[in-house]
Amino acid sequence: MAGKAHRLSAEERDQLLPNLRAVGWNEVEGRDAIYKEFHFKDFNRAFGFMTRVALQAEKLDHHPEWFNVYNKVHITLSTHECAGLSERDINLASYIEQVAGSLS
Ligand SMILES: C[C@H](O)[C@H](O)[C@H]1CNC2=NC(N)=NC(=O)C2=N1
Repeated sequence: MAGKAHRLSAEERDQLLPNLRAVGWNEVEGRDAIYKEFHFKDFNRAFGFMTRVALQAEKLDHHPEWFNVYNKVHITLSTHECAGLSERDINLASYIEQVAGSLS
């Protein structure tokens, strides 16, 4: 990915986070990251969702931390390179929302 990631400033957060909060992403306590839990009808849908996100993550060279049990997928997004939230997390979260929306 081009350029070095920078941690979002307070102004950038005010501008970028409300849309994600509105669809269920929350800031993680004690860590500069965002988190959301997704529930699908069954494992097939959950894993299909993960597969699509994984392909995009690889393309973007930006990867989620996630946990899956059956139909649940819990996702944490943060940028290791800058040890906090960057625009890369916002972009990946937006893509994740698109995929989840198309599967529900
Ligand atoms: C070497 C490689 O580009 C880096 O390790 C990438 C891979 N995926 C990544 N994913 C996330 N979430 N943060 C990163 O800083 C990151 N860096």
